[in-house]
Amino acid sequence: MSILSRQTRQERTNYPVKVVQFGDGNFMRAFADWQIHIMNNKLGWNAGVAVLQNRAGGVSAEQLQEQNGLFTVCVEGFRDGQAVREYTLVESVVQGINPYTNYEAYAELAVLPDLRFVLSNTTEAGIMYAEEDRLEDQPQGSFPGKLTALLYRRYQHFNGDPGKGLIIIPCELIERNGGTLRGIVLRHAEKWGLEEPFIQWLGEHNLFCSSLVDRIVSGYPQDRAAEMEAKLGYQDPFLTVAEPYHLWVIEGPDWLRAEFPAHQAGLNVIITDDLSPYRTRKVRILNGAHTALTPVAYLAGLNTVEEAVNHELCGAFVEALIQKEIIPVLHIDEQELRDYADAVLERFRNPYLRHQLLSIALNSWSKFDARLKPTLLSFEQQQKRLPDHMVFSLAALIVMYKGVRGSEQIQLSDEPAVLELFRQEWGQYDGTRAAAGQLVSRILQNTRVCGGELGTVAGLAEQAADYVHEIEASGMSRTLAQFFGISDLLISAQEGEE
Ligand SMILES: NC(=O)c1ccc[n+]([C@@H]2O[C@H](COP(=O)([O-])OP(=O)(O)OC[C@H]3O[C@@H](n4cnc5c(N)ncnc54)[C@H](O)[C@@H]3O)[C@@H](O)[C@H]2O)c1
Ligand SMILES: O=P(O)(O)OC[C@@H](O)[C@@H](O)[C@H](O)[C@H](O)CO
Repeated sequence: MSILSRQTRQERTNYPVKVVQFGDGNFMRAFADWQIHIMNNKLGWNAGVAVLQNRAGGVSAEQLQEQNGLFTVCVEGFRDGQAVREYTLVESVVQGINPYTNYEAYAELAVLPDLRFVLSNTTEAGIMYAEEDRLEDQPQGSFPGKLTALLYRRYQHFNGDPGKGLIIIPCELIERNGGTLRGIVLRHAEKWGLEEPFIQWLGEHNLFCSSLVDRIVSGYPQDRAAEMEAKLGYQDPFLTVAEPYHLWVIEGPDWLRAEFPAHQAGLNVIITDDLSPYRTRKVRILNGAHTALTPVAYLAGLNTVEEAVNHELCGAFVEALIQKEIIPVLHIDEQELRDYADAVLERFRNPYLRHQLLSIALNSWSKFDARLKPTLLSFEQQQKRLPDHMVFSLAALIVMYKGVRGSEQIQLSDEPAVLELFRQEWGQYDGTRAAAGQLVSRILQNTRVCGGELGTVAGLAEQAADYVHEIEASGMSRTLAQFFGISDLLISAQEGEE
């Protein structure tokens, strides 16, 4: 079977580059590029995307270019209760460029007359100020450094033409991504001593929009690729599976709807003057539930989100966590939150995604900080007690970072300093309740773990240490059953049956 390439479909249009996209990962391809493909087909939006590889290592953008930017998205799951599986050969990407090996092609993008949008997803780590970046670097190491240089080149080429400014929509899951990116770009411009009229052009004729993205994209379907590719009639290393649900909330002025008319193509894109309620709802409920469920379910021997939500105890655990601990502290219409939570749990049950718990576990501590800690702190303040499910999940995460599940080593992926902290702490643990107490206290006070803030919450270390000790002594399944008040007799009977 041949690899997908543009020669296989000669009749297709080569759209002019209207969008530069920093990031060529599964998510951006199955989310932004898939939507632009639909806008091109339904509205004649006529936009080509030049996709850039974010980091020097790897060859992903070059490989995408080898298949002429073509790739397949398989949307699989339930829509209005009906099972769907839809393949789309996405044709919006017209160039895949590695700026580290093909700087010239990359630099040329800045002066393209039709260019209007910049999209990005450089993970939570990508929107940061890099002191070492210089204007003359080819290219700058950081994404904001690259963007500043690209905008400056465009400004110079078009002599500050107001009509050549860009609309920049970052998709990174950080708060106020647009404003933060804008601030860093201005900082580079000042540090590099770029002239005042450029800074004025930057501020007046370029729009930085914060945005919130929501779609579960599980990536290349390792276990089903052969079956799918046989059906498609070609091999596609960029084949990506995504759920039907998608939501893109963009904070911007009303006129943006005409420039980016995604809603007219039936896409779930909302342009609003305030995205914060959408963001809080999504990060606290969907991402919070993912992050809290992962260590509990993984240590209980499960591997995917679907297995976890369908498991009697793990499913009940995550549902109670959302309903009793996350929703009560949010200041958003309660019914709307409950409807959203139901929809999220339904999405988690999607049998086609095979969303690996271990992939969600990546950088779990920074996720706990952003997605769960705010709920924990608000709950404690409002209710003058600790949120029990969340404390249990915190304990499970501490145990998961011991790095073993039965006889298996867990492939943990986190900052080296965080991994080293847990290695040292677990190295000293002797199995006693006292040792669990000391271990948990030291971890929660360490500034690498949620800034050390959890160490100041009254009673938290004690309660978490009880769970850590219990999980270590009896295993996750038994501790979870006890958490739900299932009697020892019943647990033993169930274990006997297994
Ligand atoms: N997969 C999903 O369901 C989903 C949904 C919403 C948001 N996201 C976000 O999208 C991001 C990428 O997810 P994916 O599924 O495409 O993964 P992926 O592994 O397919 O792609 C990762 C992308 O991030 C880039 N990257 C990684 N570390 C970086 C760094 N330090 N600086 C700059 N770029 C870096 C890589 O170069 C690549 O382009 C994640 O941060 C995730 O939070 C994913
Ligand atoms: O992608 P991460 O690693 O930041 O977080 C894991 C999941 O919570 C996340 O990918 C969700 O599936 C996604 O945010 C849904 O829109």
